[in-house]
Amino acid sequence: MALTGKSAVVTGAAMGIGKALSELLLENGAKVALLDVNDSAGQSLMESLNQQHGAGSALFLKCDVESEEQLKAAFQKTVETFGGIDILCNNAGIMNEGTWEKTVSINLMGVIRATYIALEYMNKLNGGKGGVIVMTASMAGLGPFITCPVYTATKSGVVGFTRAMAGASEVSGYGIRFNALCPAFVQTDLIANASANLGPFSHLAEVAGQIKEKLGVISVSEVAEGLMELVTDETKNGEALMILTKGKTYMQFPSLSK
Ligand SMILES: NC(=O)C1=CN([C@@H]2O[C@H](COP(=O)(O)OP(=O)(O)OC[C@H]3O[C@@H](n4cnc5c(N)ncnc54)[C@H](O)[C@@H]3O)[C@@H](O)[C@H]2O)C=CC1
Ligand SMILES: CCCCCC(=O)/C=C/C=C\C/C=C\C/C=C\CCCC(=O)O
Repeated sequence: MALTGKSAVVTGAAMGIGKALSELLLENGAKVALLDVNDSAGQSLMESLNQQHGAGSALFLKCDVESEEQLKAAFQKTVETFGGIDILCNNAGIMNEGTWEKTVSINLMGVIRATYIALEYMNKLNGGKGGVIVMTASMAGLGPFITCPVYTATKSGVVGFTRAMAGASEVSGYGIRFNALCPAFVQTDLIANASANLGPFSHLAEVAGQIKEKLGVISVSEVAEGLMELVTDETKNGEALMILTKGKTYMQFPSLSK
């Protein structure tokens, strides 16, 4: 899929990985709706991206992925502004084992919520043009990250949802591919603030630090390169792309159908 003239929605776009995904989509010619709860960071990112890529190429919309109403309004505004949606990046996420219900609500329910709303516009069976939906999952979703059990559960759920939706889409003819990015540790605020957010597992902060030390930390731009691969390579559907300091690899899963 070539990105020139395509329209993308990125959740959690104001900072960290979402910001890097948005920047690379714009550099490759897409228009991007930046959805985030952080009004000031979102507004200033939109201004700087519009200066770099041309007025009207980025649109900031204040939107909490916990709110069905805000998501519906943001998708509607994106379609009115850009004429449709070709790409959705379900990226917004938190790690907080203390407020675990919120972690589930944002990381897993927020992904399902945004995906179902996007389908109303993207699904070829509803008159949409099809496209691609990419989730920012995590390596935690592929193996247990023992210091963050609820975070692990949400990311495992995201990987399962992605793969099942990929199959459902293929069999039903939605014309939409579904893939997941599974990075290990990435240099963002989420990691910088993590030790204070371990809740009942705060006694395992040192263990988390050791795992981080062993795996190393990658940059947001390495994750964005992974997104480009999953978006532009039309053979990729139902994939979980692991992104580690040693490089990128596709996860091999057992097949239920063969
Ligand atoms: N940083 C890391 O090591 C890794 C992060 N991830 C995942 O990457 C995604 C992005 O994380 P980071 O960039 O690291 O975090 P970050 O904390 O740097 O940025 C997250 C962005 O999401 C926004 N956000 C938070 N809650 C939101 C909500 N309810 N609705 C809309 N926007 C919301 C924040 O305002 C912020 O702009 C998350 O899903 C995270 O789980 C995955 C693997 C590794
Ligand atoms: C192996 C799974 C990698 C998962 C990365 C991810 O998706 C999110 C991680 C979230 C939090 C990390 C938890 C603790 C932070 C690490 C270290 C804290 C200790 C202090 C330090 O050494 O920096």
